[in-house]
Amino acid sequence: TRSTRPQRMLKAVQKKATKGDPESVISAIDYFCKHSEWAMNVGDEKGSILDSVVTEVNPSTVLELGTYCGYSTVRIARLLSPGTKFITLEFNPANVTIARQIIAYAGLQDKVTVVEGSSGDLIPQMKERFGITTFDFIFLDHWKDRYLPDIKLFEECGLLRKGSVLLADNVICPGAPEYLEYVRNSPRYESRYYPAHLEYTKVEDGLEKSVFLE
Ligand SMILES: O=C(c1ccccc1)c1ccc(O)c(O)c1[N+](=O)[O-]
Ligand SMILES: [Mg+2]
Repeated sequence: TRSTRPQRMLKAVQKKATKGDPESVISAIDYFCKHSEWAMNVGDEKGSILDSVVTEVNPSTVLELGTYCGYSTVRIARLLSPGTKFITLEFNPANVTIARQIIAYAGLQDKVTVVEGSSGDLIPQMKERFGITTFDFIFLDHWKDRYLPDIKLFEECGLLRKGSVLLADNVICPGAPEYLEYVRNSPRYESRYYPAHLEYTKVEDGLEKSVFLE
């Protein structure tokens, strides 16, 4: 039967990238998406903004919502200090299988834990299952209608501390209007928009960075 796009992306990584070299894995995926098949990775333009925010925050605890094939997981993991606790959540089991192989190909399997399940179910389990008190950095890149309920869940579960940074992908395209309205109008967050484009296209998109104030 026909292969899936994530399977073809993994093949492209295994063919083009160097085992243990995260930069070559990132480049191989970007090449595949620019020249073969578009895929919903954060991409190189928004990925560079992600890199700069991760570097600035230098987090000790990281959560990613929406692993997909592991592209942003590799981007983040390659920048983290030793001993950082990094968890990424993915709903689709087929994506989990591909992501774990791409992350391992980059040599970053010891830096991150890929957990299968829905964010709504798993966020309340972070403390008990993974020994997390609060997250220093959260990257939101899963279903766009989950951004708002999940940020409220972070607050309810006491997973944010003064200075926690949330970075949300796709706030323009496909868009997360309710989330934007919330973080931009809530007195509990300081929000800033980073304009860019939908990965591998000229369509307007961007990242919203929100700092939790208390
Ligand atoms: O929702 C889509 C989508 C919708 C329709 C068709 C393809 C993708 C999407 C598009 C770009 C993204 O960066 C992204 O993270 C997503 N996503 O699914 O989380
Ligand atoms: Mg995205």
